[in-house]
Formats: sequence, C-alpha cells, structure tokens
Amino acid sequence: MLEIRGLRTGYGPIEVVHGIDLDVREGECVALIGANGAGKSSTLKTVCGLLPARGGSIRFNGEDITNLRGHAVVKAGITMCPEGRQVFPGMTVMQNLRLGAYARSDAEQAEDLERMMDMFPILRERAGQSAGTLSGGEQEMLAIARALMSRPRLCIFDEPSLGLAPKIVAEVGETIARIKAMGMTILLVEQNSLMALRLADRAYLFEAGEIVLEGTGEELQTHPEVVKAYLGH
Ligand SMILES: Nc1ncnc2c1ncn2[C@@H]1O[C@H](COP(=O)(O)OP(=O)(O)OP(=O)(O)O)[C@@H](O)[C@H]1O
Repeated sequence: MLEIRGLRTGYGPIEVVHGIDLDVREGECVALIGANGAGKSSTLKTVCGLLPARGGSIRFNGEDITNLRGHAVVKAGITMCPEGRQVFPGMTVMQNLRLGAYARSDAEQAEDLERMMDMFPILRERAGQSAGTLSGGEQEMLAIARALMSRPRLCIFDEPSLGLAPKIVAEVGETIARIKAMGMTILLVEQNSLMALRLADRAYLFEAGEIVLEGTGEELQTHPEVVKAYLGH
C-alpha cells in the first residue's frame, strides 16, 4: 500500500534520513523504532507532506505522492495522529472531531461522529467541552478519533504514548489494537518499543537516519540488539 524507496529528507543544510526503503502492506501494522533523533518522525512528516523529500519516492496505492501537500495526502487516504496530540484546545470535542472530516463531503459526517462516540464513550460525555480541558489520555483518544474521521486507508501514529501515565499507555495500546482489528492499515512510531513491537506485524529499526534492521514484531522482540538497546532487559 505504501512504498518508500531511497527516501532522503532533512532540515536546512542537514540531511537526517539517508535513503531508506520501507513498505506497509494493506491491513498491516508496521512500527518504526529506534533512539531519539534517529529520523522516525521526520520520515512520517515527509510521507504526510509536512517536510519535503530531497530524494527518493513515496507511492501510495500505486500513485506517486512524493511531495504532495498535506491536504492532498489526506485526500489520498493518509491521516496522521500527531505527536503531542495537537487538538485545538479552545474548540469543543465535537468541533475537533468535525475538523477531522474537513477533506470529505458532509454526507456521512453525522454517522461517523456517532461511530466515533460509540467507540470512545468519553468523547460523547465531553462533546461540548473545550478540548484543552481534557486529560492527556482523553486528548489522545480525541486525536485518534479525529484522525479516523477522515476515513483514512492508512493511519499514522507519531508517539501516541508520549507523556501518558502507564495505565493510559496501556489503554492507548488497546485502542490501536482495536483499530487494527477493524482492518485499518497502521504505521506507528513509538518510543515504547515493547508496546510497538507487540502491536506490529512488522517493524523497522532506525539508527542515525538509516534502517539497520527489519523483521516481524516477534522477531525484533527477541533480537539481541533490540533487546539490549531498546527493551532494557
Ligand atoms: N524542526 C527541526 N529542525 C531541525 N532539525 C530537526 C527538526 N526536527 C527534527 N530535527 C532533527 O532531525 C533528526 C531526526 O529527528 P526525528 O524527530 O525525525 O527523530 P525521531 O527518530 O523521530 O526521534 P524522536 O523520537 O525524538 O522524535 C534529529 O537530529 C533532530 O534533531
């Protein structure tokens, strides 16, 4: 579904991703793991049209989407649930959800809003409340629901567990597992490597802007290098 070949990207004079190849197949959950600064988030931003590619190509369902603008990438069927949630704090939960559907026609929005509030009952309870007053975990649920409102074919998660208490991290993991069970294709960047590898069908290990290892989630969970450096046992 997503085919990345020889992708390079960076900021100003500095290249931070040095020609990576990466695939996500339909229905898969693929995780990117690795240390801070290894280039995982920059890769996601480049896929989403938020950071220009300097070389290589990104294809989605056979279509070249390299350097399409953000809204065109959403229209193509890719939505990102960004690091730090980035809900609009002064807007209500309902308004945030509606914004998630901005790239679509209105016809099925009401139905999707209902579906999201069935899936996340807390959002129904808080529908009229400012998003900025929600807890971190509730904001993450809102960010996930808002992403799903665009009816993506590929849902990208950037550090969904960042800054959340362990109990809430577990809830976020369960939510992603539920979305996967619904048949959604998922690309996930996560500092919590164990959670990521448990969720993932396949995973890639990033080091200094390159992919140094790839395998199934299970294979990487027991790979000595991953165990030593990222799973801490
Ligand atoms: N806006 C920016 N301007 C300049 N350099 C940046 C910017 N964002 C990231 N970088 C640099 O790009 C490199 C890759 O960062 P990136 O965020 O992609 O890594 P990461 O693997 O996702 O790590 P993290 O988990 O910390 O987000 C790092 O050296 C980082 O300092």
